Amino acid sequence: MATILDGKALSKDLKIALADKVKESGLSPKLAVVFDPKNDGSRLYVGMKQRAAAKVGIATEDIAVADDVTTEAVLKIVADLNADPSVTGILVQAPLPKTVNDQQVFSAIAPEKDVDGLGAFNQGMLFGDQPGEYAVAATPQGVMTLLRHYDIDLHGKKAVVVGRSQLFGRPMAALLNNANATVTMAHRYTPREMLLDSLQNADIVVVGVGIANFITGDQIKDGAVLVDVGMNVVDGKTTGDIEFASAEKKASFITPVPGGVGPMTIATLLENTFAAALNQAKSSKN
Ligand SMILES: Nc1nc2c(c(=O)[nH]1)N[C@@H](CN(C=O)c1ccc(C(=O)N[C@@H](CCC(=O)O)C(=O)O)cc1)CN2
Repeated sequence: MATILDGKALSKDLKIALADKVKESGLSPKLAVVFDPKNDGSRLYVGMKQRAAAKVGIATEDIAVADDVTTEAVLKIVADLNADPSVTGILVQAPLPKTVNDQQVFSAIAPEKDVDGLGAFNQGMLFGDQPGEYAVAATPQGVMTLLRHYDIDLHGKKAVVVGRSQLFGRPMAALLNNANATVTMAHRYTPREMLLDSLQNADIVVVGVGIANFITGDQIKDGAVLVDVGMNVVDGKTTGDIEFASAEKKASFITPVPGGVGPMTIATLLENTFAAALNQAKSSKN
């Protein structure tokens, strides 16, 4: 039976430690959240982020956009937030309405306020494995923190990342690569046989495709580490992309859904937000 990678418990501890750090710093971090209020998921996740932020001492301001908003209008909102010294972090909750080019908006956020690390500058730092302080997307960074907490060795291991989104797959593969794993990426155009072949040999599998039970226990190697980034609702129940019942019998470690990667995403965003406020305070002193 696999050990559960308990993101819920770890995120709770991280948030308690963060609340102390925020208090000790004497800073007043403020996170501006731009989102589409007509998107049910965005409303839910923004609400979760705001409540968690309040608990650790981070103020939030939410900016709801209309469903026919243009990219130019959102770029103007971001430019105003960049120029506002009271705002130390900016988060653009994806997806924005279809009328908006999300990536163009992410890249317009000032790199030092880009707490989700989704802009071109911060992504470039990650993909170049550059030293220094920069934000990395909260979901893959949260996965790395979880793996580190359970002492899971990545060096020289074979990792498969299923999914190639900006929010998850691409930065996840870069982080694993930077940690000296050998990384294979699979996506919707990867032939099924090729994916199954990669899974059979993988020490670590990280999946985020949004298809319930996409990966089952019989497809993975004995003792593999399984990380489920999927979030699906089946018969009113939240479930991941991995068929938990069959997979936990073969894996050495596995994340549950809910209670695995999701809470780590929120805790990591808050950590990134505090780090951004701290860095801005330090550079304003210099
Ligand atoms: N700008 C961003 N947009 C989006 C991101 C992101 O990191 N940055 N991620 C996703 C969704 N997301 C955060 O925004 C997120 C998803 C899920 C959870 C979570 O804690 N889920 C719970 C279960 C909740 C439920 O039962 O419905 C869990 O896994 O335990 C947190 C954050 C999209 N957009």
